[in-house]
Amino acid sequence: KKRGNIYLSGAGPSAWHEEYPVAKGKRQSPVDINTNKTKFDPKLAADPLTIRFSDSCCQSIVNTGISFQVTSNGAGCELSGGPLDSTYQFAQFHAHWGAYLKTTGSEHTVDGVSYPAELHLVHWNTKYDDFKDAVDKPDGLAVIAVFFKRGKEHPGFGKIQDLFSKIPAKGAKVNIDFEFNPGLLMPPDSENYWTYLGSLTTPPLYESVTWIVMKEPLEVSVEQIAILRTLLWETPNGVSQMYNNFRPPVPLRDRVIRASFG
Ligand SMILES: NS(=O)(=O)c1ccc(C(=O)NCc2cccc(O)c2)cc1
Ligand SMILES: [Zn+2]
Repeated sequence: KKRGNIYLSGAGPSAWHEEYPVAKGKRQSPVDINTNKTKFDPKLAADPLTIRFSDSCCQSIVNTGISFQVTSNGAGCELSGGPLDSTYQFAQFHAHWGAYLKTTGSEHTVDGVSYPAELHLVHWNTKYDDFKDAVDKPDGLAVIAVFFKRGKEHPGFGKIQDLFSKIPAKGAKVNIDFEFNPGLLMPPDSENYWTYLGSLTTPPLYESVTWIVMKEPLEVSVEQIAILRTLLWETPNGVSQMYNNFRPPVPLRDRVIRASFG
């Protein structure tokens, strides 16, 4: 059996704890954001999140076997302020999405409601030497999550999707030889966000992520949501379209999700 597909081999996410006991840990992700239980923190508004991206930081795109991943050298792309006590450098972005005609697909949910897809912009704490050193530290990573909703087309994201046909299989990688500023993928309003301490949402599920979940979704067209599923992955029954590459929400446990807005 192809064990390669972590979502489709065995019982999927509900079985991850067998190999990764931390899956049942105290600060796992994703979670449901119950907006009646979030807490406005004026400190987050007092020290605004500073998100800097550049035109020249995206170098290549790879099929990781569970998503696409646009990899960056981080040049000029840094995150600080808000909940963060140091500067984090941009490493990569990828996404998670659902199936045809389904509403599920995002990893985080808001009052129990899923979005059709969720983008993750991954940053690592520059107090550590590099990403690999930061990835398993409690303050090692900061990930910006942006929900996708169906609406008008997003030409910028379309430029990335135009490359999907060049990365048909796990491990396939092509250079990005045009300028692409990941800032294009931020929603119009990126001041309003929720933040909490969590984890990687795929094995090894390290509890190393400060999550910054944008309240406002980004609009992409219904066709663009469908194009996500033209990426391919290995399944126990052979190569097929990639979809449902999301972990469902896990218990919040003893955590409070803070809001940057009242
Ligand atoms: N979906 S997520 O944003 O939580 C996420 C971000 C990054 C990663 C990741 O980098 N995985 C590969 C990895 C894991 C451990 C050590 C490494 O050097 C790389 C996984 C999940
Ligand atoms: Zn992710």
